[in-house]
Amino acid sequence: MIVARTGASSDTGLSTVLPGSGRAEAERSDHAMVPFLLGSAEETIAGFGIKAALAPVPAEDLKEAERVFRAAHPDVSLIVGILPFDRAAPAHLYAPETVTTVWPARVADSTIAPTAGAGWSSAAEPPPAEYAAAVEKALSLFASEQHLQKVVLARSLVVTAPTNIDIDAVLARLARDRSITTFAAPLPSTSGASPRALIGATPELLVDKRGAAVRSAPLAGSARRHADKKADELSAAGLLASEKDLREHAFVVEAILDTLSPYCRDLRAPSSPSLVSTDSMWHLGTTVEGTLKDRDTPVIELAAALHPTPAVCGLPREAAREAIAALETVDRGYYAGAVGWTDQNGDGRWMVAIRCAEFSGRNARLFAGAGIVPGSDPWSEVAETSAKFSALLSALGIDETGSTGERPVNGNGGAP
Ligand SMILES: C=C(O[C@@H]1C=C(C(=O)O)C=C[C@H]1O)C(=O)O
Repeated sequence: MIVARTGASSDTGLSTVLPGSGRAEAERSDHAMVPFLLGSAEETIAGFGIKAALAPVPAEDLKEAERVFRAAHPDVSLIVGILPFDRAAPAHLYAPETVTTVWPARVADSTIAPTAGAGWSSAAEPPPAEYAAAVEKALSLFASEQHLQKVVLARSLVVTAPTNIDIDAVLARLARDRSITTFAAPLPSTSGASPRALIGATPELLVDKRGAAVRSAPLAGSARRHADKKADELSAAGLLASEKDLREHAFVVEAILDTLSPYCRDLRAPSSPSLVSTDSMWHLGTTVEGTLKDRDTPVIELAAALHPTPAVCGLPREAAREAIAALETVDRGYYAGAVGWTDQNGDGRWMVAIRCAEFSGRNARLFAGAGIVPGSDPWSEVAETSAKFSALLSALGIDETGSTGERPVNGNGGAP
């Protein structure tokens, strides 16, 4: 049986949102616990403290865990948190003590300086050549395991700063890109260790549900942006015409339609993807929209059903998950998970937790992945993952080698 864990008992939730009241909270210099944040040009939710946490259950039990929690906490409106990549691992969801719908003051300060200075170091884990070798192995799996169609392989970059990294400064710099959703999710702490948080700038909507309206906006298929306008346009045009990227993209849209259709009385998606851009990347994107048969379907049920999509895992899901477990050397943890919120009506928004890093004290582990399908080129995937690191790296004020100088990010990765 699922049992809700309880904490302090002050009132909380969207019903008690006090616009502007986040400022005093945010201006505390105490970062012992990073606030929850999910903020975009469209909507911001920031939560401070933990009033009470849901039972730490895997994705398939989240609907029931939310029901049990709400029965024990009828005063709670807003629940926030993060699901790890692994569906079988426990999610970290909780009701914050206070919630606001404004950017915390320091995060809203776009003039905030980068944290960089001398004395940073970086290490690619695995090194780029090992990642390329893992992509080769994935390509050979397509030949031997006929049913495997796509697998998303990730790599990581561990950066170490001379002093504790200023999380608010990183968030403020990430938020300068108005096309993405800036997020921060405190992670469960291990005793004695520094508090951990997943911080990032995701462009990808897993699911948004308001009343009976449901929407998902998967991305798959990527190309680096360029400062030079002509080169940037060529990069975008190449992506739109790439047979490999269109194939990679179609798997994701199909899986999302398949997952959502039992819940919907109508569901629609354009027949071909559009270009979606962030400051650093071009993507192929498709917006899937539908009307739920039952408007009371909780968004957490939809997020748990969709997660992880073939955009971050592969197809079929279980075979891709096994390939990831065999080929990746670093545990994804909450990277490629789902970060979001839900209210007492079951409405809410969940984003795919990508373009992010796990922060703890002086360290950050950045993650980036790329979809591999038959026809993928291993070193192009190394370059694509390098490009995907760049949003976080520029927010930190460093390049892939850990340098704070003007050196451009090396397309072949940053082994020190
Ligand atoms: C896995 C990541 O990104 C995902 C993979 C993409 C791709 O393979 O083209 C594109 C967008 C995301 O769905 C990542 O950024 O780490």
